[in-house]
Amino acid sequence: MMLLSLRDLSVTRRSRKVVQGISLDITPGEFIGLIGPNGAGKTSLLRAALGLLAHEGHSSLAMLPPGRRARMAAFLPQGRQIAWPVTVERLVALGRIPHGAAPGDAAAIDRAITALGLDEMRHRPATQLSGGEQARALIARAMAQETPLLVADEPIAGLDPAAQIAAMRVFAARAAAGGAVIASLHDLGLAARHCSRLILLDRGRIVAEGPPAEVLTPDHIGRVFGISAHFADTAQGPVFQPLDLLPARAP
Ligand SMILES: Nc1ncnc2c1ncn2[C@@H]1O[C@H](COP(=O)(O)OP(=O)(O)OP(=O)(O)O)[C@@H](O)[C@H]1O
Repeated sequence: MMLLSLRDLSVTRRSRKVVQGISLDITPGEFIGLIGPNGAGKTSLLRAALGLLAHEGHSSLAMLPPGRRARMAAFLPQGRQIAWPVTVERLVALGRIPHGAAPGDAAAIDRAITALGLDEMRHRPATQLSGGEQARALIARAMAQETPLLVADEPIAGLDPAAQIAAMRVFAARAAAGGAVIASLHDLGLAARHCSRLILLDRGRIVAEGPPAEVLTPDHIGRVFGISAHFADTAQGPVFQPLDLLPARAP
């Protein structure tokens, strides 16, 4: 079964192709980290796949009517401002709207609130939480949708280390339970440890994809990010640490 299938997907912005002919299949059980430098096209790719951005080529999700699409995929966008002074619990419950008033609603909301460590603040206005706490509440809202696919744009930016690891574990657990997650990430260390597959994007194209150890090679990291890094498979799992800028190469 395929949860998302992209064929030759392209996005043009200001007459420049910022996503260039991407083909990609996501199957149940995968936690995919979408990595690449600023401006590589990660957000554009995710939004086009969801049908939120004009594109050429084929996306299985973008083709679905809105109701079915909402039950198939939850989206956590990059801009994470909470505008309404609703409680955390109410905010998370809003994620259940595509399901109508389904019997499992309360349980799904509780599961998401607990998974993101929000039990103690569930009755506080979401607008009065810290930035990182608000980000966690929005992850909980996306998780509460319990869709087969979760599409998340930089979901762990601004979270403290414990909350980052907890969120990555929540995503990995969703994949292990038969769902799939695709998340754009800038923390390559966490991506290396928790994702089952990495997709390295550069100037709108896939430069490498596969298990983290195959993608985070010195050659790829040097060419795409212009940095050196240390990668090791340790008894505690894979460790990736960026080290330094590479000396500027002659044009
Ligand atoms: N609203 C827009 N109008 C025109 N061009 C845009 C717009 N948004 C993004 N772009 C351009 O599209 C390219 C890809 O941007 P995109 O936001 O997809 O990159 P990204 O990989 O998500 O970057 P980041 O890591 O900084 O979030 C960039 O060159 C950017 O300048």
